[in-house]
Amino acid sequence: MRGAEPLVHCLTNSVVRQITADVLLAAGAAPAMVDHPDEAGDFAAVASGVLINVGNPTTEQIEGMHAAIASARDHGTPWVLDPVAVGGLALRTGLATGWLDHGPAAIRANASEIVALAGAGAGGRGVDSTHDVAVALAPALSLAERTGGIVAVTGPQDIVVTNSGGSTIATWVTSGHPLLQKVIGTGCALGAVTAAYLGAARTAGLPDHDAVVAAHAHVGAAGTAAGRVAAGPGLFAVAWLDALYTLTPEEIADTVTLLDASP
Ligand SMILES: Nc1ncnc2c1ncn2[C@@H]1O[C@H](COP(=O)(O)OP(=O)(O)O)[C@@H](O)[C@H]1O
Ligand SMILES: Cc1ncsc1CCOP(=O)(O)O
Ligand SMILES: [Mg+2]
Repeated sequence: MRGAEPLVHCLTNSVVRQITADVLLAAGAAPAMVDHPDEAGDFAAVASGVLINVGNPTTEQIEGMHAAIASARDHGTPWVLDPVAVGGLALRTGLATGWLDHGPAAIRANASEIVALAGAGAGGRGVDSTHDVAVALAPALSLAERTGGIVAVTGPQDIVVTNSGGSTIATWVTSGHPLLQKVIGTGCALGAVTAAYLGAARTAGLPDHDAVVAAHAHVGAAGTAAGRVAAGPGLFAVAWLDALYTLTPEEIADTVTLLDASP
């Protein structure tokens, strides 16, 4: 990923733009926020990956999202859906549900968002999950089957699933630190890192599933490393960024536990 330095087009919420750009840079990617409807399609055509995050949408940004998704499909750019707080709010729930038929390469969300997006229950509490990750496994498999893309559910442990073309893969990723929940935008930034890894993997001819696992491992391992040196959210955020930048692939592999739970 660092070698490819993928260009990541982010249409994301107003709360997390700064941390998303910082995280992409630290992880080895190049961020660009391009929301305007008259520009978003052109940019998605040349980007390595696109992030669509519905965390705080404006009317104009939604038009940009439609344009970016259409262009990403036309140009084969992998795009990632982050259905922030879907379930509790009708506008974003309708948007995200409609986009399931537009070929997201990956969906990245917490357990409550996956449950709600799959129509298997209500959402969480605001932007936070109130469901266990394991509860979201069946909804994630159903979303993966419907979209043909990868679905990743985050929490104390993450699960990444593929369920298309007769192939079902489920990978548990154990890493991270509870302080990741005390810094805003860690999940949103992970969605952008997922788009970055997908872009890099497509260039290298590597599987999308492995790209999504690698994104979660990189972000999670950096969280584990930051938790070793930080007592609270402020220093943790800084240490997490530094670890995203400094961790080697070997250190990430040594920090993260992967478990193949494919049926
Ligand atoms: N209790 C926890 N322990 C360790 N890592 C966690 C914990 N909760 C969340 N994470 C990690 O924090 C990151 C953001 O996930 P999450 O908080 O579930 O997303 P969101 O912000 O979208 O709700 C992920 O890398 C996830 O693995
Ligand atoms: C607080 C908040 N409100 C709308 S979007 C957002 C950020 C959510 O960030 P994350 O899902 O990464 O915790
Ligand atoms: Mg969060």
